[in-house]
Amino acid sequence: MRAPLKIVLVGLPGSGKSTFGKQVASLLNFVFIDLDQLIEEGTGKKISRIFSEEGEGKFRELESIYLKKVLDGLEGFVLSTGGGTPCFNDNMELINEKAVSVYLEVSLEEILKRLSKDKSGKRPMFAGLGEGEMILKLKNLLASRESYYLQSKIKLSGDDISAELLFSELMAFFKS
Ligand SMILES: Nc1ncnc2c1ncn2[C@@H]1O[C@H](COP(=O)(O)OP(=O)(O)OP(=O)(O)O)[C@@H](O)[C@H]1O
Ligand SMILES: O=C(O)C1=C[C@@H](O)[C@@H](O)[C@H](O)C1
Ligand SMILES: [Mg+2]
Repeated sequence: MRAPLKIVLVGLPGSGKSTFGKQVASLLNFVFIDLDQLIEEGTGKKISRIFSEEGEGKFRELESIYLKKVLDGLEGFVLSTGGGTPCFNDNMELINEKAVSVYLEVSLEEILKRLSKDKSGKRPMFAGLGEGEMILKLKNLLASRESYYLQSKIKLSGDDISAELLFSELMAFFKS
């Protein structure tokens, strides 16, 4: 049996949800789930294709359906959400009802550095943008999304967030 814990990571694209999520899941011997990947596997379509062929509304519908499936599933997982997940439908309320939400608050300068280096091409939202446009896009995203991210039960801040920091915050959270 896995530990009775469901951990959900939220934050801006590039804040490190997937990288950090994999590390934490491996240390806790939890299952790691990436919501974007789950949607792609479940629908057989790339997210960029869902956006271009069916629109963002359809993607947000699918995102909520897959999120509910994960949250209602077995405990003992770390879920990395999409950057927009907490901000649509009642997703953030649902996450907080069923799991321990963790916001990765990383500076925009650090995110910019990471995204500029990341050549995976998996972020159509930033494709083709120069540095100035990218920082503006990140600022706008933060302005519209931060109020959702801040509803998280735990906030981890910094440009080098460690699993140890999460463990100590989890202990404090469960003691309180
Ligand atoms: N602590 C870190 N220090 C330096 N680079 C990092 C760190 N964490 C992640 N990265 C790098 O930053 C990039 C973005 O990380 P990652 O894909 O984990 O972010 P994400 O929040 O899952 O993004 P998305 O929301 O777009 O899926 C990757 O290239 C990753 O290798
Ligand atoms: O920030 C966003 O709105 C998105 C982030 C990605 O993870 C995907 O979920 C999708 O491309 C939308
Ligand atoms: Mg990711």
